Amino acid sequence: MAKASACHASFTSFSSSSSSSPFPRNPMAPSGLFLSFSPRSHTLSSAFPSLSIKPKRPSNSFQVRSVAVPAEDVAGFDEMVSGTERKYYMLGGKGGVGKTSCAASLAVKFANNGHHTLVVSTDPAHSLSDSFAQDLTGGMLVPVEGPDFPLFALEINPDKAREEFRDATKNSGGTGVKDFMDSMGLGMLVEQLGELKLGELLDTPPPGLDEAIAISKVMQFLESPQYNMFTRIVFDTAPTGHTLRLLSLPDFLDASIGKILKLRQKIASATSAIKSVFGQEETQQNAADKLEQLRERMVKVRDLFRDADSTEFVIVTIPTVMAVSESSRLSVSLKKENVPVKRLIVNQILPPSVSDCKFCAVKRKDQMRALEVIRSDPELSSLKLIESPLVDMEIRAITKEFSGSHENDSSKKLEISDNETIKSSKA
Ligand SMILES: Nc1ncnc2c1ncn2[C@@H]1O[C@H](COP(=O)(O)OP(=O)(O)OP(=O)(O)O)[C@@H](O)[C@H]1O
Repeated sequence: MAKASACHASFTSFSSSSSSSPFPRNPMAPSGLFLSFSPRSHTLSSAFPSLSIKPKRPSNSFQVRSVAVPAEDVAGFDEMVSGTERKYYMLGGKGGVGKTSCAASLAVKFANNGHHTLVVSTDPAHSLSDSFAQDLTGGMLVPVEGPDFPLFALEINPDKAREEFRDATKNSGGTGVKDFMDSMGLGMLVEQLGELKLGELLDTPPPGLDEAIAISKVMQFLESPQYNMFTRIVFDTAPTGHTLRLLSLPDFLDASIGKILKLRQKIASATSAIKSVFGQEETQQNAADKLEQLRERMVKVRDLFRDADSTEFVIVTIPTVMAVSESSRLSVSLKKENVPVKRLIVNQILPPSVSDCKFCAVKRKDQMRALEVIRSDPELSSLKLIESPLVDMEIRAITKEFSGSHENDSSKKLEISDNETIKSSKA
């Protein structure tokens, strides 16, 4: 039986430099490592008051290394970094394929190629914090140390975003939906309205709503001139199903709001006695406005996903036939929704090896077959492939490097396929 050591892989190394970068590389930057930048201590605009930039913590001995790095030469990374106008990259795909790891890695690439970059995750599991080994929770922009140009990370808890919306629909002392319905003059109809799913919408929102609210919050604060400097925004989106539902939310809300307003009108015109249950006109209007505002925000998010000039949805997958089939279906659905897709990241590809153990040989064959399926898939074959290698340990740990002396803890080490290193600001 072949020994495990025979599987030792020589990981492909990808260069992070790009000739077409729109910005001059900082001449002081020691080949992509440890360039610090001046911390800013702004407070955010009133458009997004709940966000603020966390001041940079003093640097310390931790380094976090960037993860599964795309083969940009294969995938036209030059094209992704070129231009100084703002671009959004939405990374999405099946659960667990490496969306967060790839989003973190892509963000580092952008920052190292001259872009002020923001990477956003709406994953309540806080995988982005794990990827950067840095506490990014708290809804604040956190500077990530290391790249040549400023890179900020933001983790928004979608539950919190949804809570904020629910709070907005509450009157003081009220209880969520019931109160909201009261303010619409429909308190007595809460039960009947069950079929309209408004209660569900607010209390247990459909998958996608919480994420869409979080994305719309990010859009709101990025509209502020204070944040004009961000030219690359990378979103680590929720697994496939949620993304697709997110795109259909405006229609869903249209239907719900339409039905509610129609019902209200019908009752209002029925009798003046019933009319009196509507309460203050102003309150009604407020509640209706809030719902309408929500719909408008969802439309904006959907429009962002569809804007081919500024946005690209990058599908992340792994080389298994099952994952590839799901990616193909995702591609079809995105196309139907007019979401631009040009690239496919195939993550966790076994790196080249001179000799494989039996397990690796079988696995490699399997992966080859999946790659073949991609190449012959009518949907996926037209996309540019970004192949990202499987690394041999969990991508979350830390290489400790003390100035002057290096101490490696292999149980914590983050393996990489590139020289880029992010210095954590973790105390
Ligand atoms: N190229 C790779 N080599 C080895 N491990 C990887 C690679 N890419 C991702 N992983 C590991 O796979 C796991 C899942 O990765 P990640 O959290 O990035 O996936 P995800 O698609 O964002 O997951 P979720 O759908 O749950 O948000 C993590 O433990 C990560 O370290």
